[in-house]
Amino acid sequence: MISPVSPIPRSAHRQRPEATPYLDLTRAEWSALRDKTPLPLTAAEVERLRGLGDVIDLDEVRDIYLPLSRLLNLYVGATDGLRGALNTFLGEQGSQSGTPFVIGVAGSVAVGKSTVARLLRALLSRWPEHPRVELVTTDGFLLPTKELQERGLMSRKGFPESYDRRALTRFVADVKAGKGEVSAPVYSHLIYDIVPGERLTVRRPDILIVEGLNVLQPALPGQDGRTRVGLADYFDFSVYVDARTEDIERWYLNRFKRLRETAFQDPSSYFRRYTQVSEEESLDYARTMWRTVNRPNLVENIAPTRGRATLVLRKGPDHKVQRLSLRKL
Ligand SMILES: Nc1ncnc2c1ncn2[C@@H]1O[C@H](COP(=O)(O)OP(=O)(O)O)[C@@H](O)[C@H]1O
Ligand SMILES: CC(C)(COP(=O)(O)O)[C@@H](O)C(=O)NCCC(=O)O
Repeated sequence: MISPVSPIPRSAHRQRPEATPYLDLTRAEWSALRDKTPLPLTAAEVERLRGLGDVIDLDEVRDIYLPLSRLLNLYVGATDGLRGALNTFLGEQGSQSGTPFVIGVAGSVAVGKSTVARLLRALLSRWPEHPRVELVTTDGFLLPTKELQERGLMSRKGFPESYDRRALTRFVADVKAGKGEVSAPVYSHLIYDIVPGERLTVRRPDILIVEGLNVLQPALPGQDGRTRVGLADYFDFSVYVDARTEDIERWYLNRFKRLRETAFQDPSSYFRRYTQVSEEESLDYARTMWRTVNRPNLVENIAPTRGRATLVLRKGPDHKVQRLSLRKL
């Protein structure tokens, strides 16, 4: 006998959680997905990849970054399969070979994006299917200081308008199109400017990692009002490195303190003046930079792009990843 279907009470409809394209995982649930992926790095290698102030050890690599390396290896294989299907369909006409897999790494200033990007580069290059992994940071596409000054953008450094976004998108489009050699300008934290005449050349990698504050920004509309193809449209996978704003501020200030004792001591450092004043005075400057530049940029421009990432890594106050959200739909 078929039992009568009891209607769902109206209140239950209201309580149903909002549909989300993400699967939320705890650290333990995620780390169990590593399967048999071997750990290819030594503690010394991890130490070399670690950014100033970042806390990362072999446990973190094993629990967080090995499962990610395994997932990305599966994605690269599946994307190659899709490319094969497209080439079969297109035949001679438009088939494309040597298309690299492109990964975007986004997040605030001082959240530790560069450590994540360097670790991914090291781990992904150990897979025999894709040994050639290149890493490009978007700071190379910041407008040179002279131009930022002319446009009144010196206090907007890191905001979307402080970059040559067309050149950045063109760079990634060219690498993705399989061009033999594509080059990018190079930024130096030491001189706080683009290095005149220096270029970083990328030669047909298997994987390209693009790391920067604004990599998930949507494209600007063209002059005719039509949407252009944006940088993120070239990504096959993207990671957003997330943490509480208060924790990131603390990491930023601690890093500034440590840079004051190290990199800023260099006579050619743009920040050398902060070694000549008291620590408290120099920290006042760093606090102002955080409050007037980096925090507003995080709140207005960077954090709103989190929902476009394929994977969100949520760090705790100690830099260790506590929770992850993976796009499943
Ligand atoms: N003023 C500076 N002088 C030297 N190195 C710096 C300076 N500011 C940032 N860095 C280094 O540049 C890298 C990128 O920093 P940032 O853009 O804040 O991204 P993240 O901390 O997310 O990696 C980090 O490795 C950081 O230690
Ligand atoms: C160079 C940066 C804009 C980050 O560049 P990215 O590679 O993320 O595009 C940033 O690290 C920076 O220097 N911001 C300016 C404000 C400050 O000095 O803290």
